[in-house]
Amino acid sequence: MPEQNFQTLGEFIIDKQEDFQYSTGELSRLLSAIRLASKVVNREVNKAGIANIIGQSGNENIQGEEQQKLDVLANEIFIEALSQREVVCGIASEESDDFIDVRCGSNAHLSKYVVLIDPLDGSSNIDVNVSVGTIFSIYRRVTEPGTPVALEDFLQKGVNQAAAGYVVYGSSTMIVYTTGNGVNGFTLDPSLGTYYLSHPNMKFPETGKIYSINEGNYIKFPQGVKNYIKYCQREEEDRPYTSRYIGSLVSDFHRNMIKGGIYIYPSTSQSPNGKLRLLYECNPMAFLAEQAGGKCTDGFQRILEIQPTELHQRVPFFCGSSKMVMKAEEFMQNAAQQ
Ligand SMILES: O=P(O)(O)OC[C@H]1O[C@](O)(COP(=O)(O)O)[C@@H](O)[C@@H]1O
Ligand SMILES: [Mg+2]
Ligand SMILES: [Mg+2]
Repeated sequence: MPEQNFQTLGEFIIDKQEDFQYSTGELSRLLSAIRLASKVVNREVNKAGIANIIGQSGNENIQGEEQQKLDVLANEIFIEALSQREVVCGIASEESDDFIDVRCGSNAHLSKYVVLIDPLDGSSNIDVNVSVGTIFSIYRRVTEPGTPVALEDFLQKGVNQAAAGYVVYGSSTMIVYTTGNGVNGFTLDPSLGTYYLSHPNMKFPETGKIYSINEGNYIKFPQGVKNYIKYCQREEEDRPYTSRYIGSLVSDFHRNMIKGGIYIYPSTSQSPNGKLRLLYECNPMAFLAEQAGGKCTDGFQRILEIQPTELHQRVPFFCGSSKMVMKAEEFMQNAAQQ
């Protein structure tokens, strides 16, 4: 047992049920299913090198990306854990072309929740033993319980999220999530297979000295982003900032939330909407960021206010310490007025 008396994730989930007046325990069971699936994926990630789950699967996902074997495996593990427990009526995944209408016996549709997942985030880092993650976003359905789940249940604005979070499979494995009452982080004790509350009430520092962006794409960036990068690198006031880019959104976000910083995946001349997926990556991270006092926009508009129109749409993403995101927006707006 840990020396200090840390609360377990299971205890925390039950305790927090009281936050919701008419709680039925459904969200708690759903979060517990995610907790279980994360442990299974964690086991696979930890032994990836010796378990023949390194490398490409040979298939391409609907985003046109080569699917890694671990993308496919993590997707299967989460879909199975959620479907078998009748805690959701629908699942949408970055790795699945269409949403899944969950039918387990006859009760499936009675659930009021749909889940959207990025089962394995940071896929390009799997084979090189650099930290990767899982991202999840939970909504109450808008269609009638008992009827088949529909596209509109998934195409909801981020402000409607009931809960969101991520798992980071790094030097330690953590789950970080919010149900709209702040952000809490839990560390897995692998010897017991139990998550403990290690990071209560996480807060984004208002500002920081870290900027995270793939500068290899510099020439393709909008002028506003180029100007902001130059601003970060100038020797003035508390600058230059430090450049840190892991290439796993979850890990870059996690570091910036603890130390203060900004992560940017902007549009480029080739992809006018950038790379990151609104439903599986940007909305859940934006909900967490705002719940932790940070800020998240597409350079102009609040991410959580964007009305989704497609399951796999992408948006430019500026996320992190509020003052740094506001400064980056200033550069975007100034450049847009030129
Ligand atoms: O290699 P790039 O173009 O900088 O992209 C890295 C970004 O793409 C992602 O890997 C996209 O996520 P997936 O791995 O889930 O597709 C982010 O985690 C990361 O921040
Ligand atoms: Mg991702
Ligand atoms: Mg992914």
